[in-house]
Amino acid sequence: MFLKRITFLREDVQDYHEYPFSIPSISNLHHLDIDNKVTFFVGENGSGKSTLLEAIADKCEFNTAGGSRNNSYDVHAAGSALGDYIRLSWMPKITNGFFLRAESFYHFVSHIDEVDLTGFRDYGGRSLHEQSHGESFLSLFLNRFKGSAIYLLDEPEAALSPQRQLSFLRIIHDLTESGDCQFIIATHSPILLGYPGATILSFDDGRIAEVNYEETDHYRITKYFLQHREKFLKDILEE
Ligand SMILES: Nc1ncnc2c1ncn2[C@@H]1O[C@H](COP(=O)(O)OP(=O)(O)OP(=O)(O)O)[C@@H](O)[C@H]1O
Repeated sequence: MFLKRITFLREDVQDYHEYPFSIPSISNLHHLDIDNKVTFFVGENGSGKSTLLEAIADKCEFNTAGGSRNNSYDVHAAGSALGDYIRLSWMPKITNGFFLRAESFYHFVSHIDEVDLTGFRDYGGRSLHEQSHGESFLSLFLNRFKGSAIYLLDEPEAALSPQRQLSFLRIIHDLTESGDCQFIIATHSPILLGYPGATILSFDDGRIAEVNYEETDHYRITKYFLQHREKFLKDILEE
C-alpha cells in the first residue's frame, strides 16, 4: 500500500461550473481515503472515473497519455485538468508504476517501438504492435508490471476476453500477494469487480462512496440479464 489519501484542493477552484469541477462526483469530493491494495472505480459513463484516475497519474508524474515517468511522448489532448487541484498522501512514497489508458494505448505502443533497445524485454519479446490488442495488454501486465509500484488502469478489460480477464485477476493476485503493488482500476467489468477483498468506489449519485460488489449495476444488470435474457430483451426491445 502506497497511496493513502487523495485530497481535493477545493479552495483553489475558481468556477464549479467548469469541467472538471462541474462533474458531480468531483464537485462533492473533499478527500478520499484509499485503504486497499486493490481499489476499483465504478460508475455510469461520464461519472468522473477517468478524470480522477488521470489526475492521480498526473500527480504521480506518469505520462497522462499512458505509461510511466520514463515514457515521454505527446498525444493530443492527453493532459489532466484536475491534476493541479489534488494532493496525494503516501505511506511510503513511490515513483514506480504505470498508467494504462486503453483509449490511447496505440500511441504508447508506437512510442515503445521507437525507443526500445532491449528486444521488447518488458513486453514479451515482441513489438506490442505485432500482438493482438488483448495479447499486448497481457504482455504488458505479465512482463512490465513488477516490483514496488502503483498501477493506475483505465478500463483494462477493453481488450480482454472473459478468459483473459480471469488471467488478469490472477496477475493482480500474484503481484499484490508476492510484491508490494497497489492497483487503482476504473472498470465496467463485472468479472474484474469480483476480485476478492477489493474496495469498490462508486462515482454515481454525485459522490464517491464505497459499495458492495452485489450493489453495483454491473453485477446486478449482468446477473439479471444472464438469468432472464429473453424477458429482459423483450422488455427493452418492445418498450
Ligand atoms: N476534456 C474535457 N472537456 C470537457 N469535458 C470533459 C472532458 N473530458 C471529459 N469531460 C466530461 O467529464 C465527464 C466525466 O468524464 P470521464 O471521462 O471522467 O467519465 P468516466 O466516468 O471515466 O466515463 P466512462 O465510463 O465513459 O469512461 C463527462 O461528462 C465528460 O463529457
